[in-house]
Amino acid sequence: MTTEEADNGGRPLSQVIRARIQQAGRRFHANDNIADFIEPGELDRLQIEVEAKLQAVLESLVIDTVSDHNTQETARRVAKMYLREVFRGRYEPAPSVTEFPNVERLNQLMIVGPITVRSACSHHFCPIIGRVWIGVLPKEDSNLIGLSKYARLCEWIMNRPQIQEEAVTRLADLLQDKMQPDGLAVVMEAEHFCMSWRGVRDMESRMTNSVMRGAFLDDAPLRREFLALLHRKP
Ligand SMILES: Nc1nc2c(ncn2[C@@H]2O[C@H](COP(=O)(O)OP(=O)(O)OP(=O)(O)O)[C@@H](O)[C@H]2O)c(=O)[nH]1
Repeated sequence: MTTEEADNGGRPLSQVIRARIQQAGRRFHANDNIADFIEPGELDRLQIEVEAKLQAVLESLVIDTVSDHNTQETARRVAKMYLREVFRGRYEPAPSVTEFPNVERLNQLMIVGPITVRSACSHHFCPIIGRVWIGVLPKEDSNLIGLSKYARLCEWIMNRPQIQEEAVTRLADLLQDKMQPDGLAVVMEAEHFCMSWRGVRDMESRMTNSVMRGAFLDDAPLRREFLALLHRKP
């Protein structure tokens, strides 16, 4: 038993966190954020647990991590990459976003993008690299958010294992909640490494999907204007 397990009554820390989530009746799918259930300092300790399990995977892959100087630190690096980098949108709380009142009562189409996004598919943990465009039709009493915050919120949502269809829906839900606009459109176009690096090994295909809410659903000219501006070449 590790010291960590001894401190947790014989259970690994991941099980302690899992029990807290289950007790609260919440989900912990790959694309769910679980930051509310991780106490200060626990992420460092969880990283040590993940490192030990990745070391076991390397051993089962029959990689000599003792003599091979390139893989001696791989378990540590990969654990850090998952928890602190590519999947950190699961473990870190949402970025703080200042909301401003719409004092000028703006109610015209606004588009932000392309925002470069990086995610991973939940099936193979292969990278998904792409671009996102966001269209907002504010209400006169909507909140406005700073421009950089669109990219920060995107990053928080994308840094999780998921499928693209759910990623855009999550992003739309978050923006809807923050801004309460009259209309919201999110379009994502991405390359899936599970299709190019492995599997079918198709190099060219991209997936494009969109979520249209409110005025973007009801108002065809507004939707056309958004899509036309989005496809304009720089
Ligand atoms: N709809 C959707 N599918 C995705 C996404 N990312 C990966 N996939 C696909 O999800 C499937 C993964 O499940 P399986 O079909 O069981 O995987 P597999 O047997 O390894 O399939 P191949 O990739 O065809 O070798 C693959 O077809 C992937 O291309 C995504 O964002 N959205």
